[in-house]
Amino acid sequence: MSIKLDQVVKVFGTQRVLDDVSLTIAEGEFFVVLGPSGCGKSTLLRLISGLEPLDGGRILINGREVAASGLHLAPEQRGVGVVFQSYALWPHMTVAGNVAFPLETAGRSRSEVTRRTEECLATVELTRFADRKPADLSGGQRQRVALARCLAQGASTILMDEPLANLDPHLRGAMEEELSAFHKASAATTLFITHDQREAMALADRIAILWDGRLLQADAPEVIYRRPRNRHVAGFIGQGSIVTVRVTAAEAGTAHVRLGKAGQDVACVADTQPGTAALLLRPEDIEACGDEGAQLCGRVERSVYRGGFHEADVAVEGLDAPLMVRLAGRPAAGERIGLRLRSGWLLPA
Ligand SMILES: Nc1ncnc2c1ncn2[C@@H]1O[C@H](COP(=O)(O)OP(=O)(O)OP(=O)(O)O)[C@@H](O)[C@H]1O
Repeated sequence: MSIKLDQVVKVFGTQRVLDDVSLTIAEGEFFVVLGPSGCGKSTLLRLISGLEPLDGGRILINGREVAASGLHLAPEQRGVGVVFQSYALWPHMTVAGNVAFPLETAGRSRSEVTRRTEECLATVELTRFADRKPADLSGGQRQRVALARCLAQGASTILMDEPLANLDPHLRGAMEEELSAFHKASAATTLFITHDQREAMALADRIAILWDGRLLQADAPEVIYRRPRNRHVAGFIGQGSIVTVRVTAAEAGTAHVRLGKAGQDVACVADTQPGTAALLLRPEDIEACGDEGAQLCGRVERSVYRGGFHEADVAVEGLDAPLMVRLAGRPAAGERIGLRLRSGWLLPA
């Protein structure tokens, strides 16, 4: 089922927690909403699921209005499954009972309920906890029960609020793969909320960046990373440096810029004009080299070992911010380094 938000507004007290949010999630899409703590992610999910009324705009699920001025369909009338950060398990039921519950209420045969419950528990590696109560599980295990219940439900639209937040890293990776596989197999429209960009990149067909109640950009992960729409998105996703440059010419998505002593062609939006602009350089846009062939030279201000490479901030004369550069060997503090640029992205004005 598709989900459409049309100029959605949510107000708590005097705070506009969601401010004019419009987006469309296509049927079968894995759509991730990413943003810092408090930006409104959970509220967005609660509005879609029907747990919270909206204050403006409208929400459509599969073309049917489920929330609008004077209209608020109850959660059970919206046909969406929800996996919460807080699990929402039945405390009096066993793990297996929780997973079986949606199947039983859907009137499945006993043998099918048993089979499907076992499959879903195996998927989340909880088979041996089937007879425990939720209270006797760790937070991460409870989360996996909630996921298994959602898998069992077979909902065609699933909303997930940080479902992997409390898991160990190794289980997290495994659950990401499970989720991807489940998504491919079920083709369920999935709205997934997280503040973890690595997780968003790994799972999403498209990522929406929510910032202070506003939707800044919704695009494929590669586009969000390579062509962020503004500084907030550029700084929130991935790593890199933003420096002020002078655009001397621009045509058909390529701009020639001057930064310090260097000239470089970089990618830009079509209507870029000559003048001052902000250039995003990801670490892979910059190569360290000897003095010969260097476009820029700088001195290492700071470096950190990141496993496999050293990440250095290199101060370059004429630039208003240091460049983040990845180096194979550990640089000495103050070491002089030559740099070559490969490309960059001019942030839209
Ligand atoms: N019931 C409520 N009453 C008043 N304010 C609320 C309520 N629920 C949320 N808020 C406020 O709305 C803002 C957005 O909250 P929300 O839970 O949607 O953020 P979030 O992006 O999911 O954050 P986190 O990643 O920390 O879970 C926050 O400032 C929060 O304090």
